[in-house]
Amino acid sequence: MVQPAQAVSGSSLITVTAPSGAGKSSLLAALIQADSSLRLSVSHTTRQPRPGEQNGREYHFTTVDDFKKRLKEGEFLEHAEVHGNFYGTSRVAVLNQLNEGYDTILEIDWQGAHQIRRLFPETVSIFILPPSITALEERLNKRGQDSQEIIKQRIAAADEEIRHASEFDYVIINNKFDQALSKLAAIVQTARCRLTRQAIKNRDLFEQFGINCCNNQ
Ligand SMILES: Nc1ncnc2c1ncn2[C@@H]1O[C@H](COP(=O)(O)OP(=O)(O)OP(=O)(O)O)[C@@H](O)[C@H]1O
Ligand SMILES: Nc1nc2c(ncn2[C@@H]2O[C@H](COP(=O)(O)O)[C@@H](O)[C@H]2O)c(=O)[nH]1
Repeated sequence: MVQPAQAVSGSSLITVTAPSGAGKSSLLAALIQADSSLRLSVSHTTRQPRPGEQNGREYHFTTVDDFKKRLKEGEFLEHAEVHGNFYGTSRVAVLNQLNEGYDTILEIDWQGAHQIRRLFPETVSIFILPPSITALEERLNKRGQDSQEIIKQRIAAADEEIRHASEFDYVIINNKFDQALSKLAAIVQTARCRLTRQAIKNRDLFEQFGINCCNNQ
């Protein structure tokens, strides 16, 4: 069986999933600010940028045609249609980050997390739950970056998304932000230790992804 991406470099691959508004971006921003060896992967999306979002920072914003072209060319490690938009993770960008020694977090939906788990079975997966659907709606309204129509669509999808929580390695309830952040940090730390122990050299994977760097783990 092909070993996980961390087998390439000794770096860990971690997925974080949550319904829209549960607070995953806020938690991950705080986590990454405190830890310079952690990196987030910047996905491609066909969604319109929200106020304040910058191309290349939150996402690589693109068109449906361009996304489909990239998909056809095999550019994505995983991809999914979520809330009527396409999202995908760049294979090269993630493998480069891992190869450079950064533990890498993919902030992706449950469908993408399934695909990553199939590709790299040792990936650690985390699901963030809101304390309630009411809290989710309040957070999306308070964030004030989406139309009422989009907020309704995302709340309607949350129920189905949450049904997948039990498929993940860890579930965190983001009620009190600081407590959720501490739990997330502890899980990420545990995941790194576990994955580092499991790290192996896998020359097939090196060849498959054209990676020419090799470390001594
Ligand atoms: N524990 C918390 N308590 C109260 N508000 C929170 C908490 N965590 C995050 N928030 C707020 O909830 C809103 C949604 O958070 P965030 O944007 O991080 O969610 P998200 O899961 O990344 O959503 P999306 O998938 O739509 O981008 C933000 O305004 C954020 O400040
Ligand atoms: N499968 C993937 N899902 C992704 C990716 N990037 C983001 N997402 C998920 O989409 C929804 C909506 O995100 P938003 O920024 O529009 O609120 C959310 O669940 C994200 O986690 C990706 O590359 N692949």
